[in-house]
Amino acid sequence: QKNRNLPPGPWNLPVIGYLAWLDPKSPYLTLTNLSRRYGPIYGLYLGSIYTVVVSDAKAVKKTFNKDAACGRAPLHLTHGIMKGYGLICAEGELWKDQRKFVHNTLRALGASRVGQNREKMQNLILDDVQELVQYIKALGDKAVVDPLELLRHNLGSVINKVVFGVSWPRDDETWKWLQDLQEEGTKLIGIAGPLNFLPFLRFLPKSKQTIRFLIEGKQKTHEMYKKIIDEQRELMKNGDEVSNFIQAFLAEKEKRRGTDSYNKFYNDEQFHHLLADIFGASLDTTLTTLRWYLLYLAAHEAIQQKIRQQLCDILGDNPPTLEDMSALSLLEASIAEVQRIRSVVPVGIPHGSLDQLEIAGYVVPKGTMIVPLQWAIHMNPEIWEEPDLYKPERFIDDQGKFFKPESFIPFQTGKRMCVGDELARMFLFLFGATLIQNFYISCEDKNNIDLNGDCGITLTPKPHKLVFAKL
Ligand code: HEM
Repeated sequence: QKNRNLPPGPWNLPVIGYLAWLDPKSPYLTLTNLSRRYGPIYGLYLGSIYTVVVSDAKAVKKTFNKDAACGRAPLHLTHGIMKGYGLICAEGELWKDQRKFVHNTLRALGASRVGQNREKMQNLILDDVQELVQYIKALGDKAVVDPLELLRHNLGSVINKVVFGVSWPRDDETWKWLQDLQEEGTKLIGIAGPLNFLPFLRFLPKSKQTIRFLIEGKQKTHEMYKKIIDEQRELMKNGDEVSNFIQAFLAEKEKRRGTDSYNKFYNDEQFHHLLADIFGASLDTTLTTLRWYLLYLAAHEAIQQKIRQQLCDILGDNPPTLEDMSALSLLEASIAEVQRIRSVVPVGIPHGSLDQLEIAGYVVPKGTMIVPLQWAIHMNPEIWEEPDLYKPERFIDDQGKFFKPESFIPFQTGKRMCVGDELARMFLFLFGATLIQNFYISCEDKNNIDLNGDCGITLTPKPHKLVFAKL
C-alpha cells in the first residue's frame, strides 16, 4: 500500500475482502468505526471492488468536484441490471446530457428558488398536503396511525403529477401495485448488496430469484410507462405549456430530431429508466425523511411545541407558504437536524472513479468505488457536540437565522449532488409545517420509542404508530 500511495486501511481476505466483518444490518456503523481507526480517508476491498471511504465533508466536496470522480461505482446493480441507463446509474456523455435536461426541467416546472413557476409547484404540493390533513382529521380527534402509508400516498401523488402528469386516488389498483413494487424493490436492492461485490453469488438460486424480481419489476413498470407516455403525447396535441416530466422529455426529443443525441440519449430505454429514477429517487428519500421527522417531533414534544409557537407567531392562522421559509428558522433547523441525526442514505450514494485521481494526497486508481460516508460525517463528535442528541439549534446562527454548516451533506456535494434538493426542501417544509400547525403529534407508546432504524438502501424508521390529535 505504501509503495502505491493508497490510503491506509484494514487487512482484507482474498476474494471477499472486508465483507466478512461488515455488519450486514448496519454496514454504516462498521465503516464509521473503521474511519475512527484509520482516519477520514481509508481503503478496503468489498468483495472484488476496491473502495475508498471518505468521512470528511471537505474532502468529499473537493473529490466530487473532480470530473474523474463523477462516475458510478462498478456494481452489478448500476452496470448489470440498470445497464447504465437513467440518471442515477448513467456515466459520461449520457449522464452530462440527461443531468442538464433533468436540472432544467425541474427548474422549469417550478422546483427552484426563484422563477414564475415556483408558486405553481407550491400549490401543487399544498393541494396534497391539505388532502392529507383532511384525511387524518376524518379519522377522528385523536387518530392513531402508521404515517408510512398516509405520507406515501400524498407525497407520491405530488410526484406522480410532476413526473407522469397522473393523479391516482388512494385505493387505485395500479397505484397500489406501483407502491408495493417500489417497496419490495427497495428492500431487495438492500438484500442484494453482496451480489454487487461477489459476482459468483449471482449463480445461487436465491440470488437468481432476487435478480429476476428486480428485472421483471423493471419490465412491468416500463410497460405501464408506455401507456402513460401515449396518453401524455395525445394531451400535448392541445399545445398547452409542458406540465410534467414525460411531456418535457417528449418535447426535448423532438428538438433533438436529426441530431446524434436523438437516438443516443432520447430513446425509449433511456426514457423509461429516467422516469423510474426520478420517481424512485424522489419518493423514497423524502418519505423516509418525513417519517423520521414526525417520529423525532413525537419523541421531543417540547421542541415540537416551540416550532408550533414560531409558526403561530409568524403565520397566525394562515397556511405556510414558501415565502415564509426563511422566517421559520426553527422549522427549517428541526428538519435539517433530523437529516443529520438520521442520514437517510447513511453510507451515501457511492461514486466511481473514471480515471486515476488524487484524494487528500493519496493516489486512487481508476475503477475505485468512492463512498462518502454520511453517517460518520453527520455523527462525528469532533464536529457536532453530543451528536446523538436532537438539537435543532445547531443550525441557527447568532442572529436567529437558519444556516447550514459545511459538514452537513444529506444531498452530498459537488458536480453530481442531488438534482432534486430544492424540490425536497419544498416537500419537507410544506408537509412538515402544515402537519405541525394542524396536529399535536405524539408516540402511541411513550415508554417505548425506538429511534434506531432498519438499513436497506435507505435507513428507515422501524414500523410505528403516531397519534395525531386535532388542534
Ligand atoms: C430528502 C430528500 C432527498 C435526499 C436526502 C436525496 C439525496 C440524494 C443523494 C445523496 C444523491 C447522490 C448524489 C451523488 O451521487 O453525489 C442523490 C441523487 C439524486 N437525487 Fe436526490 N435526494 C432527495 C430528494 C430527491 C428528489 C425530490 C428528487 C427528484 C427529482 C431527487 C432526484 C435525484 C436524482 C435524479 C439523483 C441522481 C443524480 C445524478 O446521478 O446525477 N432526489 N439524491
